[in-house]
Amino acid sequence: MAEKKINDTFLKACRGEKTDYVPVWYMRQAGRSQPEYRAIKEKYSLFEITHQPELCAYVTRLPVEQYDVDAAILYKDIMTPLPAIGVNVEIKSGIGPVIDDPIRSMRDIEKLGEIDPESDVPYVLDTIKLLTEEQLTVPLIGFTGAPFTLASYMIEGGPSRNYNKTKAFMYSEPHAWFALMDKLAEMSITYVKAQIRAGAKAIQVFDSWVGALNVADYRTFIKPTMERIFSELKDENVPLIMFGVGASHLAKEWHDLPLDVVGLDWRLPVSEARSMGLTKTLQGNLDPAILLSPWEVIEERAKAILDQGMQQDGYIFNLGHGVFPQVNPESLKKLTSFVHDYSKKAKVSN
Ligand SMILES: Cc1c2[nH]c(c1CCC(=O)O)Cc1[nH]c(c(CCC(=O)O)c1C)Cc1[nH]c(c(CCC(=O)O)c1C)Cc1[nH]c(c(C)c1CCC(=O)O)C2
Repeated sequence: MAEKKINDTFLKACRGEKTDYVPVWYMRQAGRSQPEYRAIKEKYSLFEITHQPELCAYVTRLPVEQYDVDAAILYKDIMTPLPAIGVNVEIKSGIGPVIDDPIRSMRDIEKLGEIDPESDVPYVLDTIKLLTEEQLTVPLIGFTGAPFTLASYMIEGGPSRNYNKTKAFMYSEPHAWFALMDKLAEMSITYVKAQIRAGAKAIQVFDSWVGALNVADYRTFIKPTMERIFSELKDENVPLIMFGVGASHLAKEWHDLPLDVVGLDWRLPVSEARSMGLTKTLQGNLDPAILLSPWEVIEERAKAILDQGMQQDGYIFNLGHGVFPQVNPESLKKLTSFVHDYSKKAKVSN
């Protein structure tokens, strides 16, 4: 089926091209802050929603229709592909992803299999097709968790504060660590390529927790794997976005990788990232907590970020991390419209 014509402002900004206004989307825009979604969630779990393409496409589309954002992000979790390689993950309410038989040794890593997206996660691909062939008028962002962040759940057995077990494994069994990084890189590459074949127009790699490592360890234990992932995905010709939390010290490392967009959390101002020599497209970075403030505060902070971001082409407005469940959807709607209007006026007067 012929694809619908889409608004490509977001894709242009990813590629560093001139745009009429600053494009915007929000991490975790689809889901918990939306009343329509919460009503669905009373009946179905994350797992059940993602297994029903019509329903999953509806949840993915909701924020696009309600907030007028410039990109959609597929509703699913970074854990979604893991059962395909033999990881028994359960999303526990109020806790997050939990794995009962965590990775302890090389033997556990050798047991991990490979993903065949067409047979293991057909529902993800069907949802992407439905959205991109029939429904969306903006690009769909596909995504994967990065090896460190996925490994942290697989080794800790669940969410962690300090990643002690993960680090202990990495430092004491480097051979096994790299074998695990390779398996997860392989999985991510195959999974992302299938998402692109199905219609995803950009890819975000979430290395949410890698900021727990220092720069030297990132270079030794993580960067070679990330080089491989981005190099292999580069040929797919869709923009590649990197994101992590508390990782300002790694922003330059990410910028070295063959990717298009560096995502910033709220700790590193956009102007400072530019002064550090980050010339690629930047995405971010309103502190998601600001969204719980009165509109005047939100507007003032958004304006300050836009003034920095608009200093050059290649800027995408976003939050510094995901939308909190308590956020009023009205604030997101107003914010989108503010980002669009303010940047349109500024671009015209330039
Ligand atoms: C920490 C956690 C994870 N997974 C989960 C948690 C528990 C806490 C939480 O609800 O936030 C469980 C989870 N993840 C998701 C749900 C569905 C309900 C909901 O929307 O909150 C649930 C229950 C959607 C999701 N989970 C994710 C997305 C996609 C990203 C996006 O929409 O921007 C969605 C819809 C991605 C995800 N998922 C996870 C990480 C580290 C990331 C990367 C982004 C980040 O750093 O927050 C692991």
